[in-house]
Amino acid sequence: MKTLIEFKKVTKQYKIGEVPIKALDGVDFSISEGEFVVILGASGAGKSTILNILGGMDTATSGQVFVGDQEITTFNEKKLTEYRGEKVGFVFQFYNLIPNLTTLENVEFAAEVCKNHLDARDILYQVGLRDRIKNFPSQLSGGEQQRVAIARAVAKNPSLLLCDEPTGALDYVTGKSVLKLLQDVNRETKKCVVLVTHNSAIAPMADKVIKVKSGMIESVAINDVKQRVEGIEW
Ligand SMILES: Nc1ncnc2c1ncn2[C@@H]1O[C@H](COP(=O)(O)OP(=O)(O)OP(=O)(O)O)[C@@H](O)[C@H]1O
Repeated sequence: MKTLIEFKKVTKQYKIGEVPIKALDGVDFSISEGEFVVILGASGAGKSTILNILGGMDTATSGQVFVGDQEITTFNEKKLTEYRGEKVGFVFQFYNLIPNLTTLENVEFAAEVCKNHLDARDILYQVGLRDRIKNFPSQLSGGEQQRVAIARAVAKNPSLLLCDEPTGALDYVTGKSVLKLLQDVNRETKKCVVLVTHNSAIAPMADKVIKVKSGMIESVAINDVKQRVEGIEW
C-alpha cells in the first residue's frame, strides 16, 4: 500500500509561562492509504497533539509531516485552513453539532463548502439515521449525535478521518456501535481512519497500532488479521 502520512522527527513544545512542556519529542511513523490506525497511550502521552498536528489544527515546533504529496509543516495559515476544510474529517469526544440546525442541515452545512462532497442525505441514511434527519441535536441520544458527527465528517469526502476519543462520552454498547460504524466506513470507503484512545482493548480492530508514551513512539505494531468490533469485548 502507498504511504499516505509520514511524521519525521516531529516535536511539539508548549510553554506555560516560562515553563516549556515537551508534548512530542521526536515522533516518527507512517500510515498507508486505507489503513485503520489506533493511537494508544495514557493521559498526557501526546496522542491529541499528534492528531491535532496531523489535522492542521496545531503546528509542529520542528520536524516534518507529509500527507499525500504535500508537506503540511510548510503550510501557512491560509493553506492549513484549506487543508483542514478539504482533506480532513474530524470526530471528537463531544459532538460539536450546531444546536439550531437539524441533523440534515448540520451535515449539509459542513459538506457543502467542500468541492468533492457527498450527498448529506445518503450518508445519514448509511449511518442509520434515516428517521432522524429532521430532528435537532437535543432530540437525539449521545450515540445518535455521534453518528451525525461521523456523517458530517464523511460527507466532506476527506482523505483522512481523524477521531479523538470518539466513544469517550458513550456507554459500552453505544460506543461499540460507533466503533463498528467507523470500521464499516473505513472498509467501505477505503478512507484512512486514525483513532486516538486510551482503551488498549480496541487495538485488535486496527490495521496498525501506534503506542505513544511521554511524547515518544513506544511501538508500532501491525495486526495481520484485524478483528471486527463485534468480536471484541472489554
Ligand atoms: N495547549 C497546551 N498548552 C500547554 N500544554 C499542553 C497543551 N496541550 C497539551 N499540552 C500538554 O502536552 C502533553 C500532551 O498532551 P495531549 O493532549 O497530546 O495528551 P493525550 O495523550 O491526548 O492525553 P489525554 O488522553 O488526556 O487527552 C501533556 O503534558 C499536556 O499537558
